[in-house]
Amino acid sequence: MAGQQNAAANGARKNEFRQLRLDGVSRQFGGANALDRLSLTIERGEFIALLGPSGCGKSTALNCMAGLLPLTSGSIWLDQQRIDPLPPEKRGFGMVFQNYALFPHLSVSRNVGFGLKMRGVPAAEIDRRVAAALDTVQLQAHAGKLPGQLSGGQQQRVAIARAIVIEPPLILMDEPLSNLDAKLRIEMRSEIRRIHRAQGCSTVYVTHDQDEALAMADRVVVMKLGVVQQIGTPQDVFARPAKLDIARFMGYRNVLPVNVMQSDGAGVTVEGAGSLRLPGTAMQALPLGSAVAAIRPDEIVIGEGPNAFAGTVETAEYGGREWLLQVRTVFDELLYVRSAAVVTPGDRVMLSAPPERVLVYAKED
Ligand SMILES: Nc1ncnc2c1ncn2[C@@H]1O[C@H](COP(=O)(O)OP(=O)(O)OP(=O)(O)O)[C@@H](O)[C@H]1O
Repeated sequence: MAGQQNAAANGARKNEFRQLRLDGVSRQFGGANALDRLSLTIERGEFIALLGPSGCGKSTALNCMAGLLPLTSGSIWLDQQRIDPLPPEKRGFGMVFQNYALFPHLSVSRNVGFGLKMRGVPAAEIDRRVAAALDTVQLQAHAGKLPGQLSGGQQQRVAIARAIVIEPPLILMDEPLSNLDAKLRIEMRSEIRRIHRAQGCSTVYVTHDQDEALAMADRVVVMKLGVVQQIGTPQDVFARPAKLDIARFMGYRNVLPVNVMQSDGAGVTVEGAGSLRLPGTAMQALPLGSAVAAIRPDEIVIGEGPNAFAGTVETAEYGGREWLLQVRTVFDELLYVRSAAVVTPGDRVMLSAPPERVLVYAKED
């Protein structure tokens, strides 16, 4: 109890807040907007992923939340308290970076306890909290080792322990897994989710990897050129990208120029090259005429069915559990198609796609 009071007095907040609110947060560099009017409310306990290609402003957004970058305009609120004028240490958020940023000459325990020591937390309290944090990240057995004696994944867990030991209301993570190999990255995803749940705090997680964002987040914020494009659950962003750009980013590899022939609210019929006719779903208000249809390779079905059309397999690339095919349709479109069945170049196949998975967007400028 005394320790908790001490920790609170030294800026280590318990996880007590309802909302973190960003209100029109912008940041410019040399007159150019790296982040343009980001408004976002993060509820306590939420896991938010900031997703987008390199340079879209994800790290800038995170650094503004952390207090590492002053805002050009806008404000940040923790419940009723305006926090954007506060320096990072007064915000009391935990941070985890791509490069771990551990002290190489300090043991795992001392790395984890460093922030508490800086805050003047008594030694016995530090020992107790460091042990609990190492327990959470399952590194108790490595407490006395130096970072150089640990694997990449273990070092990143030390960095996470160091972030959670201060009991922050919010943990900010900037591409924390990008230095790890593919297998470890996938293991660490669930590890970070588990730690997030165990802590009950909120997490903002920056990544350019859509699989990571979809697997980990409660809500995904898709960004491009400093501007939020869509905020939604992983299911929303995956199945209903709000814009063609987002669809491309989410793996809708087949993007076909089409003409909208008929429109009935969300249901549209489009005509592609040759006389390919496809029923689809309008993702935005669409006039009759030029538009674009986006279809994921795994949503094209091989086999006879309504609206099926023929094609010839040009290439078949083995991907472990399935094949990635390039199929030249009778209308001379080249489509990417995933197939669980063995198909070889030269095979003739029938293709179709369910209308709700043929997403139709306005033509790009
Ligand atoms: N210190 C800086 N000085 C000038 N420009 C900057 C600075 N930091 C970022 N930028 C610019 O702001 C834009 C957004 O950068 P930011 O690092 O936020 O993108 P990001 O989405 O995190 O990219 P990455 O995934 O490559 O880290 C980029 O155009 C970048 O060049």
